[in-house]
Amino acid sequence: MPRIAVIRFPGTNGDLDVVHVLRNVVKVDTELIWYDDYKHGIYDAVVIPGGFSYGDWLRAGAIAARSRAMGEVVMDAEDGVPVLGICNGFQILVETGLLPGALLPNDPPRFIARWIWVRINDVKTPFTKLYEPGEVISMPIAHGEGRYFIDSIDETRAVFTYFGENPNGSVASIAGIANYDGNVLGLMPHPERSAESVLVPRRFIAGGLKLWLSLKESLRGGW
Ligand SMILES: NC(=O)CC[C@H](N)C(=O)O
Repeated sequence: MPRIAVIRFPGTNGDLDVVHVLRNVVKVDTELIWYDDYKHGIYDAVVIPGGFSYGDWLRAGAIAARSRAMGEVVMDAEDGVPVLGICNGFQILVETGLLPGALLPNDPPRFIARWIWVRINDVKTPFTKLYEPGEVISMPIAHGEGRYFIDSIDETRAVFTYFGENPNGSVASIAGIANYDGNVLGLMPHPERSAESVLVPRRFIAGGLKLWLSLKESLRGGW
């Protein structure tokens, strides 16, 4: 039976939402793990949820990225294990160097919390295989440091781009990226808060559900 690890750092706040979706919505065996207990080589996928690890001191994700736990996650990633970072988890993956670029304070410089639309540009990842190429979905965002920056967009796989408006000034409207192999993915929007229609405001759709279903299916084979 495949098992997914959800890692909790001091200040993580999206962990229980992710655990709920994995256990109760898509029904995968899921373990919530305190960061200092995390070991590589055990799990079939790893999720680093959103929040404010270490209070976003220095830069969001900078301190968590230097933990022993992230060294373990790097080893999993190098072994091809799917690794997903959501919001603060994306910031941690970028600070760790598993994903290229940087996440800067939003432009305009405010915390934004609302529903937005994103386009799926790349369905060759374990997290997007069930979407149609070019599909446009909605998810909520809630961040202060979500402006994706990279010198050249040729260096990145822009799996998700904001559609219709670019809420935080990201380069090329990038909302989420994958590594070259596709097994490491980070995104600013929250797929765990858009996986059940009961949580979705009128005019929007539960766009995150297929991400979790894709991940579940990828645990049993390729993508
Ligand atoms: N929801 C979150 O994960 C918040 C992300 C991050 N700490 C920020 O404000 O940018």
